[in-house]
Amino acid sequence: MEPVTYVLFGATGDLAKRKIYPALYNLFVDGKLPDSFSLIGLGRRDWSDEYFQTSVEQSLRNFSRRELVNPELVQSFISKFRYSVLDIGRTEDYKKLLGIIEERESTLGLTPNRLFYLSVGPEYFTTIASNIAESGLGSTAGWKRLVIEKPFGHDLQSARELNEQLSKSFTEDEIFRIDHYLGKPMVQNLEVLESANPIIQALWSNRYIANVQITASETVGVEERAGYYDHVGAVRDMFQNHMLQMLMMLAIHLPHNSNAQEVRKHKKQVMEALIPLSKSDVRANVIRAQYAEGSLGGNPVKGYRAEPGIAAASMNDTYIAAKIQIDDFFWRGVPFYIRTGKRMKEKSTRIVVEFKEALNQASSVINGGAPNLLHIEISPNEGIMLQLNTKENGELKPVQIQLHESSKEIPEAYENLIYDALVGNPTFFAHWDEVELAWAWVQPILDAFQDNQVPLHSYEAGSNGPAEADALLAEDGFHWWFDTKDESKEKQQTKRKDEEYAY
Ligand SMILES: NC(=O)C1=CN([C@@H]2O[C@H](COP(=O)(O)OP(=O)(O)OC[C@H]3O[C@@H](n4cnc5c(N)ncnc54)[C@H](OP(=O)(O)O)[C@@H]3O)[C@@H](O)[C@H]2O)C=CC1
Ligand SMILES: O=C1O[C@H](COP(=O)(O)O)[C@@H](O)[C@H](O)[C@H]1O
Repeated sequence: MEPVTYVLFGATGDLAKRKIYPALYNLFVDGKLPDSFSLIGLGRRDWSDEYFQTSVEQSLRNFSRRELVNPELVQSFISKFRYSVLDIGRTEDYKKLLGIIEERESTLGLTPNRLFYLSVGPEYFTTIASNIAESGLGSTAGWKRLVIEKPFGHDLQSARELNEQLSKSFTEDEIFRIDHYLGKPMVQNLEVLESANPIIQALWSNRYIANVQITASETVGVEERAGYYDHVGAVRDMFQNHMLQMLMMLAIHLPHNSNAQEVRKHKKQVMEALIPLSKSDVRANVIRAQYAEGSLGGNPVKGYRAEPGIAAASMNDTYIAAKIQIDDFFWRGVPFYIRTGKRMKEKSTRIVVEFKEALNQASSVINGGAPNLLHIEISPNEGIMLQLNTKENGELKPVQIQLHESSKEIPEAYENLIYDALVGNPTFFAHWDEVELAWAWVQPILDAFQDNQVPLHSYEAGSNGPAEADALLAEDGFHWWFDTKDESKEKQQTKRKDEEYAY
């Protein structure tokens, strides 16, 4: 692996502590960091190298998935870390930084490859990028890369402006936009699930698939992020990025052993084939909602508007469900139902592919059969299950066959992504084309929400979301699969669906 200097803006912040240092440590232990590796942490706080190293060690103790059993290993890891005070708006700090980096590169004999990782608020991205260019930090004889965190813009126009500004200092090939869902091992698996499995490939189209459901439900509420979240809502926080990325990853049809360019090309084609919603279509295809008070795990939970820092009359969405159609050869006529929400009954990110009924569907349903399902559990648990029908005591009975279970040692999304950024593999980073197309598709939804053209429904904290999201599927004769519900309701749902299939 090529030598690299990892220049970390926001080294004193929360993301660095909780995700970046533990991910780097795990890569180090797994032998996946270059032998010649140096990290320079940056922030306004007046920290020494020693204090910084101690704080990194502490973050490993608090957040690493590995126990720190070998003090020499930890020491060897943190010895690669240095700290420098830098105020993002002060140009002289970048000159000083250039001196420090050049000195480290020369002392360690490093090829001057520089990875600039912006773990800071998005309002700083353009200032940092232009200061990197102007100070000479970006004029290196080695390669340079810019890694940025979401959010990438607030709407289509601001995203375009941000991209235009960044592209004055970095080329598209040098920009690595993190969407941490793309780092989840199961999301990365979606790419090969279809292309490397002829059985699935044969079934992967509108001929056999009735609908696809993508869910990311969270039990957490707004937490301490009121200032951010009350301005973005579920539509910008999760839907525009993570949810649409999962849709792309599921819907692409790739040649076997595709490279990064092909993956990105096919993802873009999926986005181009999404049937656009006009502002007036939004009401019929999108459900927005906000959590009201309720209970989770037996404990009472506040409603969204009673959370600290949230406006008492906030119209912000904490839940969104949408019906999306892809107008291409493979998916024409297959509805994709996508939903995400906070303060739901359980933490689960999953995809369920529901297959069409067999030709003799009436008899299979009357005898107790159920649709075949491919259930991909993405996180926090991992698994792939296939639901088939078997016969028991003369009656059909759905059984779930476990095809893949989580291994204990799953690398964190950030480990996968940081490693890919270090080796320059862009496959699982969001290309600008995808980001722009995603904003363009979402923009009418933002406009309709803004103008209150879509009702803001309510759902009880600790529930599976608003009844209107169930109705969105029921209109097409479907229901959400694998929601944890009380049994009587689950039975009713199965009955209703069976009746529909039996005509
Ligand atoms: N935390 C998380 O789990 C996630 C965060 N993100 C994104 O990552 C980014 C960072 O988030 P997070 O770590 O939580 O934020 P924090 O507020 O915890 O940290 C912000 C960092 O930015 C630095 N900073 C702020 N202003 C300046 C300045 N003027 N000059 C130099 N440094 C500055 C701070 O350093 P100092 O105070 O020392 O100046 C600090 O290190 C954001 O874009 C966020 O949206 C994305 C996904 C998850
Ligand atoms: O990006 C974000 O993701 C988290 C959910 O991530 P997960 O890996 O735990 O599923 C979400 O809580 C947060 O609001 C959002 O900004």
